[in-house]
Amino acid sequence: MTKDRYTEFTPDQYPPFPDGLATVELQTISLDKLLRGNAVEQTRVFEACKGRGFFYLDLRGSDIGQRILQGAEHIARVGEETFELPVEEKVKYSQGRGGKTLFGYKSVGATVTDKAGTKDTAEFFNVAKNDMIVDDANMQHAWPAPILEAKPIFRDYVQSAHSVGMLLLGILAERLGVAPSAITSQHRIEEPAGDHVRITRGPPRETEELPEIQTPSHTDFGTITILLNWLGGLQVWSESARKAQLNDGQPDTPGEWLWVKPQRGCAIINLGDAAVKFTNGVLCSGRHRVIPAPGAQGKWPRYSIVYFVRPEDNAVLKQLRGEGIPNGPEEEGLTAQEWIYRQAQGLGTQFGK
Ligand SMILES: O=C(O)CCC(=O)C(=O)O
Ligand SMILES: [Fe+2]
Repeated sequence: MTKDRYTEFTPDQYPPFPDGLATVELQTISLDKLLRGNAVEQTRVFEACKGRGFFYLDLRGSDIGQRILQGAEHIARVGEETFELPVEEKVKYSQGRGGKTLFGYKSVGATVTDKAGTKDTAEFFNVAKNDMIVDDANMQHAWPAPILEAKPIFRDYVQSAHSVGMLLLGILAERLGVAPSAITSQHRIEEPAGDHVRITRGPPRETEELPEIQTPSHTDFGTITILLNWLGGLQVWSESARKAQLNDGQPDTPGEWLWVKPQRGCAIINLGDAAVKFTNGVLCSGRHRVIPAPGAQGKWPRYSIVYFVRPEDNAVLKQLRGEGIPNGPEEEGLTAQEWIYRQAQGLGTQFGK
């Protein structure tokens, strides 16, 4: 059931990102060079991850990069079909079915964005990695028809995005004096984990001045995130997330929100809190949020496709030991499943909505 005409996800029609806005300068790193083992490019990954924890990954020039670029557009079109379903149908797949998971549908307003209780304006479909890579009979959750029909596309996307995640984590591990297997053995693709493909849809901008919050200020919970977006709207906090804790839904250090300009052909990579935990704070998870796209871009609904690489559910979250990681005290550690659930609750996710 693919549509003849897509009216929401139409990247060929989007106007350019406007000039004159305060944008963040991020490094652009070539996936192709990383795949060829280029040491200069590897160093740039390490530096970007110790700094802001965000960089552009140029996907052009490699087969796997091409699969991600095309796959993300395909999945965004699947998203358009899925979000068009009546809300009564969508809520059948709400987050929180089957216990402490974030998989499924998040309706508009299910998250509060500040202490006053202002609700978010974005819808998500969080499509579980594990369900997309097993036979239908072994899936743990039900999925709406457009997603089920596109399962081979999701499977390919999950495999490609996960392998890019492993490539990047392997590079970081080596630079930290840790065996890459110490990280990859906690992110095996076939093991149950919170990994998912998130399809997001934010409504067009309502007013020029006060931005509605599509996704409130947060750091990602997992290890590494591979994000594809086509319209502006993503913003990062100008000051390092190391200091900026949340206070009434806003970072507590002085600074400003800087726009992240989407770059065609590139993914945006950012680290999550599990990467900070594994490295006892050497790597940084950058604080970010999403508001409607600026200027004329704001007339379009905003789609993004996010792949979250997360530790396996049963992995115990503790710092890794290696030359480049300061030794903290021995810790008991929570399982990744419990840890992610607590982080999500702390951010105002109301399960079952
Ligand atoms: O939509 C985007 O550009 C970013 C989304 C995001 O930060 C998230 O879903 O965690
Ligand atoms: Fe995020």
